[in-house]
Formats: sequence, structure tokens, C-alpha cells
Amino acid sequence: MRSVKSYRAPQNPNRESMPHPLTARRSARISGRVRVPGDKSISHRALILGALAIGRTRIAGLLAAEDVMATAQAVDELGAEVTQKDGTVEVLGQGVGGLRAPQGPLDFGNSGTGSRLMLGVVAGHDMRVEFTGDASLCRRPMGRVLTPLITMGLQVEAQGEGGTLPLTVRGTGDILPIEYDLPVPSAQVKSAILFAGLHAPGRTTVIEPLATRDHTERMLAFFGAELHAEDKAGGGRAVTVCGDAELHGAALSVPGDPSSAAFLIAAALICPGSDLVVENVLMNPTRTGFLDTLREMGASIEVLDLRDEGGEPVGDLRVKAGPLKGVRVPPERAPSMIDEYPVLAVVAAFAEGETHMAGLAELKVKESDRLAATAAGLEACGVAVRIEGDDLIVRGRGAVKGGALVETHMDHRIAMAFLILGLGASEPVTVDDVTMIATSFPGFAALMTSLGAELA
Ligand SMILES: O=C(O)C1=C[C@@H](OP(=O)(O)O)[C@@H](O)[C@H](O)C1
Ligand SMILES: C=C(OP(=O)(O)O)C(=O)O
Repeated sequence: MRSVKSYRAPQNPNRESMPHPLTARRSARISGRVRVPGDKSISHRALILGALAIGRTRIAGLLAAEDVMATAQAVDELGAEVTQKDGTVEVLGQGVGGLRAPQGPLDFGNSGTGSRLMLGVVAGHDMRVEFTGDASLCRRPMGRVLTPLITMGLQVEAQGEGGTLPLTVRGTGDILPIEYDLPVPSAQVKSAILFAGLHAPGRTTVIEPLATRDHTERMLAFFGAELHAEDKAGGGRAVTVCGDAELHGAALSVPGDPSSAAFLIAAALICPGSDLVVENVLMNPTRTGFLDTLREMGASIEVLDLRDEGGEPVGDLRVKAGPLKGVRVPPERAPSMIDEYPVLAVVAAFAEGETHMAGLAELKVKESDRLAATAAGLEACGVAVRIEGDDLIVRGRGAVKGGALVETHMDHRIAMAFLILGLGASEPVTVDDVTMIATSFPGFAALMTSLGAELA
């Protein structure tokens, strides 16, 4: 058994000064039968809940990407030892409230999810912790998670300008339960509050305006917490966790990440003659907005063998290339496909007619301003695109010119989306840097190449 530190995904210390460009060329067909790496959201939560449980948690299929390895490292430094053996990762849980102060700062790299979820965990422990991350993470808003956690008892001792990382916080053993209306639909904020609520006496309730991914709720119940969820009028939900909780170590298997599968699906749709099966993809309804939208566009996507695995629906997806038409994507669908908009915009460029994606304000505060980066990349590739307020409107003409160098702004999803565009475009497309792809999808280029993609 080895500590997770010894197998941490290699990080490039010169990342910001050594960009690694990659070029995508028009590809004949994308075909085969493959799996994508484990779901990132479930992987973070499995490590965190494993640390808060009593006893050992065994995780099969954990995503071995930089974002998740940062969470594994943080959990390990907080005293819940993380080891791996034969592809299974094991966390030695310390029980709710049982973690200890780390020796140094916790570095979450590029990961919004890891840092925000762990702020909720630290809030319930009597300890002082410094949170830091890379240049992108240090620009992202933390006030959305700090505001409710401060109400519960967290103290912020130092912070970057405007409430950003690096942050020094002091948690408390006397955290208070709250009822909180989320001002933005964010699963990260909801989860941070529920994790803090595990330590509080009484019931902590989060009311969300639109239902966001519910992995925290499913996994809390799976680990033995008492939890209630109630649907609200207009698509919202109220989720309550009972505090002073006792969680028990569990064995779980992480399904394939639908946000990673999205790139393969998009490639198969736009490269003529493609016929692709992506196996073992998470089909949780709070994550399937991308598939729903593609079907409305006319895509041929079949779900084979829909099954339940460890409390989450999973299926194999068969995708075939074919003509697509533009559609209107309503704002209330955004939480169920928030990370898929850049690649949906790419697919929309190959469709016939206008695709209007409404209500994308949250895209502006991701690893980059994805609304601006997506529009700029499409424009550089000769696609008619415009931003109206928080909406992105793409006029598809059935074909895309390409022939551009696209700026990724150090954002993994922008890099992958525009490599996919290059596979279907008439002229090659180069993205300026693919280093960041390792934060969510290790082995992306090799997997795509094995399916017929021309990447070099
Ligand atoms: O909770 C999660 O695991 C995530 C929630 C989403 O962020 P928000 O909560 O900010 O919408 C998403 O963009 C991110 O990749 C993962
Ligand atoms: C937004 C993302 O992740 P995070 O917020 O965890 O950095 C993402 O993976 O697209």
C-alpha cells in the first residue's frame, strides 16, 4: 500500500511558462467501444465522506486527475490516510469532527469543487487552515460559500481581494445549523453547507432555486446520514441534513463522468460515419441536460442497459453521426449541463440554424470566463456567434471552417471543446495549451486518437 502522495498525478511546475499546444485535424470517423474516467463530482465527495466516516472506505474507479488528487492530498493532510492498492483507493475515516489541523496550507490547484467542499468540512472542526490554489482558482468567487459558513460560525482570518483564495479560516467545534436560500444554483455551495451541517446540533436546510447535481445527498444517505429532500414549485428543492451525524465507511464504485463523455459524444456527432459506444456513463437526471439537448437537436443517442450502480443510474451510450438542427436551451436546464456548454456550442456550430443557450451567468466564474472564451474561439474558427447579456447564440451552417489558433485561457474544458471542433472543421485547429486537461480528463488525447481522432 502506498500513500496517495506517491502516486499523485504529475504536475508541471512550469505550467504557466511552458504551454503545450495541440492541433486537431478533420477526422474520418470516431468509432469504437470505450470508457471514460470516473466522475469528478462523485470522486471528490467519496474522498471527503470517506474521511468523515468511521472506518475504511474503499473507492473503485476514482478519477485519477489533478483536481481529485488535490482533494485526496488535502484529506490525507487532515489526518484521514489515503492509500491505493490494485486500482482501489482507501480512505481511513476519522469520524465527523475527527480531522486534525494540517501541517501546512491545503493546495487545491485548479479545483473549485475541492476547495469549496473542504471549506464546509473545515468549518465544523476547531482548527485554523490555509486554503490556496493556482492563479485561476485564486480569481474565483469564494464569498458564495463563505457567507453561509460565516453565519454558521466559520471565521475568516485572511483572504485575497474580494474574498478569494488564498484564505485563512478558523473552524469551530460549536458550529450552528442554518436554513439557507442559495442565491445561485450551485451544487458546490449546497454541498459545503450540508458538510458543515453534519457537525451542527439540529437540522441544516439548503433551499435551491433550481435543482443542482444531487451526489452529495445520495452519498450522505449511502454513508448513513439522516437526510430529507423535498421538491419545490418551479424546479427548486429543499435539502435537510440532521447534525451530530455518524457516518460509516462504505465501498463504492465511481461511474464514468458524463461531462468527460460529452467530448466523445460531440466528436461522434460531428464526424461523418461515426458509430461510438461509451460504456458505464453516469445517467443521474441532474446531469443529463446535455443529452436531452442533443436529442432535441436530432442526435441519435441510444441508452443501452440502464442500470443502478451504488445508488446512481448508469448506462452505455451509443452515438451515431447525423444531421443536427439548432434549438433553444432554456435557462433552467443550465445546472444539469453547466460544464458542457462550451462543447454544446461547438456542436451547435455544426448544426443547421440558430442555437440559443440562455441563462449562462455562471459560466463567467469557472476556470475562465467560459462565455467569452467560447464565443472568441468560435469566432476565430469562422462561426457566427454572439453574446446577449448572459445568453450565447450560435448560428450553425452545417459546416465549420476552423483554421485558427484558439486561446484556452488555461481552461481544460475550452481546450477539449476546441480540439473536438478541429476534428470536424475543414481546416486544422490548434489550441494554445493542453496542459490543463489533466485536471479533469487524464489521457484525453490518447483516448480520442484510439477512436480515430487526428490529434498531433
Ligand atoms: O459540485 C460539483 O461537483 C460541481 C458543481 C458545478 O459547479 P457549481 O456548483 O459552481 O455550479 C460544476 O461546474 C463543477 O464542475 C462540479
Ligand atoms: C467548473 C469545473 O470544475 P471546478 O469548479 O471544480 O473547478 C469544471 O470541471 O468544469
